[in-house]
Amino acid sequence: MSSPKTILFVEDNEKFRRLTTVTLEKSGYQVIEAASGEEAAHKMNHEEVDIILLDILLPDTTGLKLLEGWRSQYYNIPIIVCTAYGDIEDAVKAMKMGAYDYLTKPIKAEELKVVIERAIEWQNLQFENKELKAAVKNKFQLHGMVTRSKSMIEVFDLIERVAPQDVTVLMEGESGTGKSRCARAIHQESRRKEGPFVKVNCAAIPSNLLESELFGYEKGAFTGADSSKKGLCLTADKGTLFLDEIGEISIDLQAKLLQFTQDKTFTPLGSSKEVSSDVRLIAATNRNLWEMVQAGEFREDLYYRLNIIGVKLPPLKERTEDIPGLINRFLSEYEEEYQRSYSISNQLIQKLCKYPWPGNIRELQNAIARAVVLTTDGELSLQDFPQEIVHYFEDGVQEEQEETTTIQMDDDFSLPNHIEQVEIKAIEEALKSEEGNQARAAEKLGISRQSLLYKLKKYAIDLERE
Ligand SMILES: Nc1ncnc2c1ncn2[C@@H]1O[C@H](COP(=O)(O)OP(=O)(O)OP(=O)(O)O)[C@@H](O)[C@H]1O
Repeated sequence: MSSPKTILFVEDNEKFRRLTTVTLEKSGYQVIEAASGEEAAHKMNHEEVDIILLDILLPDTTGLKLLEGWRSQYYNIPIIVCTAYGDIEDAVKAMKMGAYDYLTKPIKAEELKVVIERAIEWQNLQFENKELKAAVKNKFQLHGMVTRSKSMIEVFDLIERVAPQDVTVLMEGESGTGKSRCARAIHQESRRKEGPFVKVNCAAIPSNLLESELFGYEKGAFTGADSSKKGLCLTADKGTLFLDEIGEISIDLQAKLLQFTQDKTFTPLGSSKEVSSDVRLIAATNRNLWEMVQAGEFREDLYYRLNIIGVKLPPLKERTEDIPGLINRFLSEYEEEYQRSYSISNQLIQKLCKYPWPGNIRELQNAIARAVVLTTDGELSLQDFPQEIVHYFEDGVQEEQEETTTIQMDDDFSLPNHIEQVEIKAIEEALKSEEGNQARAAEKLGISRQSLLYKLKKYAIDLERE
């Protein structure tokens, strides 16, 4: 049986929301409720949602505004809009903006179920279509970046969709997963491609200097300011400003940046004049920015401003199908650079796919760079790779891991039971190591909190520890 679909229900009328939620849950759906636009935006960033049921009138925004932002980012998610009785104008607007369908209040349970079922069918067709299209168009490349993994094809797709619009993008991913490269691809795919692409590594510049680097200063603004200097925000005028490691900026600077994200204006140090600059902002972080917001280390308003479109880059170990293509890509780049040919056996490629690559694509690229220099005959061998990789295989770490996963298939062995046991064990361990915190345990397990809750219920795992 396929897993239950999750519906985000954005509705501020609590009574109606609760009643509808119960009806939907009885029909086998999981429902995530949100009573405001802000709550909905937060849930969309933190949960896996299949369908959105969206009320038009919300206390802090309108459903149409949310629809506008979500349409390009979550184009695979059908959005069903709920309008007030007689408000056909909003329904028409919503449909024009790309809503999947609309329902007029009061909504009948049967009607709602039919529309949702149709939306699911539509979504399934979209997925099939997309896979077909990807196969036909060989959409595994974007500005020199290669991929074979479903997750990265989705990322490339999202980049192509959002690039032409001027919206702010927040890239999240471990170091070396390709955030800078994707930011550049967004710039190159945008109307601003003839303009400058300015990258600022916020972690590399001391925080007291970062403000003057970004916003510039007037002569005499501080000791040593012998002449005025134009900041990088202005250098990026008519282009893209890429703020890497955004999680490292100080709270003071966050306030100034917030103003810049709102109206693209700023005041250089020592000046009383506001300056404006026409830039598209892209930010990146290898930290969990939302956790930083919770801990009071990052402004929530700035987080929402930056995260209009969120792009999450998975670590390389979660997309090992990308490794062979990347190795070949890097080898041909070095062949061109050194005017020499290189080869690598399939066996070694398969081995390298089993290495966890904590430094992600950058580590893989550096490892190949080293191997092509050290190889004597052009045929890469494991010994040409960095020590930690050689040791990983020679010390039998990998073999040991394989041994511990040997399965005892005794008489009453059954695969479904075995899978359940493994799942229960993993959930219990994750909950234990995260001291019962479900959100963190879900993150550790690589599933949404909603699916964790579902599994806890399914396996009746003790929740006392919370
Ligand atoms: N899909 C890809 N195909 C080919 N090369 C890639 C791909 N993704 C990333 N790279 C290369 O991997 C290296 C690391 O990528 P990048 O610098 O974009 O990572 P990052 O996430 O920005 O890292 P950091 O957080 O440390 O700044 C770069 O040399 C980049 O060109």
